[in-house]
Amino acid sequence: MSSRSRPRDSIRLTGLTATGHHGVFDFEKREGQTFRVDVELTLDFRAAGRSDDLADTVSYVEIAELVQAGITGAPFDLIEALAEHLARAILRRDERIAATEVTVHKPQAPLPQSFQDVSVTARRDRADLLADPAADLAPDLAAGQTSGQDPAGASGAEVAAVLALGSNLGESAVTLASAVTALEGTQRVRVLKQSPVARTSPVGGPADQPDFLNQVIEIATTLSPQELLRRTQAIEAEHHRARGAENGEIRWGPRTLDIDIISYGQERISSETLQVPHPRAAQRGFVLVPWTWMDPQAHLAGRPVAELARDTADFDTVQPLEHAP
Ligand SMILES: Nc1ncnc2c1ncn2[C@@H]1O[C@H](COP(=O)(O)OP(=O)(O)OP(=O)(O)O)[C@@H](O)[C@H]1O
Ligand SMILES: Nc1nc2c(c(=O)[nH]1)N=C(CO)CN2
Repeated sequence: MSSRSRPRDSIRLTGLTATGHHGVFDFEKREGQTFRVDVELTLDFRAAGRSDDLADTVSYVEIAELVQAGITGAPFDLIEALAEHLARAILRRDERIAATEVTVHKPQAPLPQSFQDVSVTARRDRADLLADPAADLAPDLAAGQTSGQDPAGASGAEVAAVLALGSNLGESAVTLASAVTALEGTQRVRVLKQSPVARTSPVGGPADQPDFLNQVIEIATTLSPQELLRRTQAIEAEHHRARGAENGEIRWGPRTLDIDIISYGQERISSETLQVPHPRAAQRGFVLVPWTWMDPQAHLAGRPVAELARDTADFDTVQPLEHAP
């Protein structure tokens, strides 16, 4: 019967607004502007209608988070590409979503004429996902700038990744805990281990900045490296991380939240937006010491992390938070 085979219900989320850096021009990437997204999900929510149970439908909260992460994440040149990315990410999020319509509005597009809005709409269903899997790649991966494959994206298998978190502005302990909670709440991410929080002296950047709190976590994820970077950058943005000199960011200066991808399985990635293993991790006591607390046997690019940690210049400054003066 057609009512069984063709979902006819919909969930609509309209007017989700955030600042993104998408655009063809350099100044658009640098300065950012407002993007607004409307989403319609086509699905069958008869079960939820009867049970009144969230587990029987798709939570619009998750869809909103995903859209926000897409808007604030790594920039695309075209709003078509952002719409495509969002539509595919939505379909991948939950297989009960049969189809989706995503409209991306760019009301501040750089046009000399007076105008109200410019928008594009992507209408995608599950058949589109299967037909063109390469389109799932994020901007720089699609451009073929990585040295490696996209292992999770390709096989769906979980990959273990190590993330390093740092904060020295605001309520840093609360921020780190909140960032870990955000990762725990991320679909396709499982937080496996957390190091104790360390107090560390700043390495690089202005000499007069406050001490950092640092933490290392291990996750298992089926997100691709670029998807993981988008998610970690969205979490940074949610915690008011300023990006870019025009927003007052100083290289290696004070920040509310920094999340670095230290390793992603055994992958070696060298793209414009992502280098893995993180190129400076092996010299950073503030990363390696908490990592050894969490996992004394850990290795980074074939070398024991405990050994690397002892050779770092900031080794002695790294103290467990509860024992710090
Ligand atoms: N492994 C990685 N993890 C996180 N960001 C990365 C990584 N490799 C490259 N990047 C890129 O680095 C850019 C700058 O990141 P960020 O501002 O966090 O650097 P930083 O923390 O100031 O310095 P550092 O990279 O030395 O820790 C990001 O926009 C991101 O695209
Ligand atoms: N102690 C410490 N120093 C830093 C840190 C950090 O997290 N902790 N992050 C930096 C850039 O990401 C630069 N310097």
